[in-house]
Amino acid sequence: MKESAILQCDDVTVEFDGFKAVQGMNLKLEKGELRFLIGPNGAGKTTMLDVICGKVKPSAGRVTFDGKVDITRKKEHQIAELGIGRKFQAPSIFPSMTVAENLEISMRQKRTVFATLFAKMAAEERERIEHQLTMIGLQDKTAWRAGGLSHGEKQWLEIGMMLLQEPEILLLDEPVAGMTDKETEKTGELLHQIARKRSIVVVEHDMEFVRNFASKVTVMHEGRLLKEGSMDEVQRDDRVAEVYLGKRRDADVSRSTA
Ligand SMILES: Nc1ncnc2c1ncn2[C@@H]1O[C@H](COP(=O)(O)OP(=O)(O)OP(=O)(O)O)[C@@H](O)[C@H]1O
Repeated sequence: MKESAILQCDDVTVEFDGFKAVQGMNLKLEKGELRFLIGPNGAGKTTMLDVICGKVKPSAGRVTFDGKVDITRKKEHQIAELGIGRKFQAPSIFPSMTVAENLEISMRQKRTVFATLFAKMAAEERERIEHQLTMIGLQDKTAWRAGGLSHGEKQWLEIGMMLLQEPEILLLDEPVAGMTDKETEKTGELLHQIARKRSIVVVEHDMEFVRNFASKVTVMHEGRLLKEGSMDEVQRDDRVAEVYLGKRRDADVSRSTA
């Protein structure tokens, strides 16, 4: 039997002072899926992430989490508690604290009981942090001040912090922007590893990254769904090539359709 979608957006419309940034958008995400959301500037990608995490409320449509919970009108913190984590472009780590301390704080934030803040960490919690450190490749930098990490490492630390909150869905906005090629590659591998257990939506402009790591891609244009499918299918689509022509060089998927 097919499991129900972890996230379903039906006919979502978002208006800003009468301007429709998103118009009747549909998006269905299966459990354990790594989905890339692409499209030219202003297509409505970030607004869709804002809708899913509750930062922006749609004027029409519905967002359903895990097949049963209507999160369309829920508050941001309620949506976060249900298990939808959002990572913004700018890292929100504590730069003067160590890598390990950042992870500890994040794990404790999951708990609502403030009293546990100074409680001794149980062995199981230490294990989880160790596991997370290895997964994000920072096991040799636990005592480093987070502010001293490279740009890529900061992003991984933040992803690790999110994972300790055990989200069902991670929403990432251009995670590889500003990363070196090597860091980008490692991030792609990390996302695949995460998607074994969780679902991820990535808004991305780096088409080489998308080509290398995406299985299913959703293309938005002018607030609407333009095309959905494998990167090959998307690249072969004339309408997709058309909307990208003459837009951003790095996002020019039409290059490989020639
Ligand atoms: N708070 C807002 N108020 C008014 N207009 C907005 C607001 N947020 C976004 N928009 C507009 O909505 C449209 C979609 O924006 P959005 O940021 O979702 O696009 P995007 O696909 O993420 O673009 P980019 O790739 O450039 O980040 C744009 O025309 C943008 O100017």
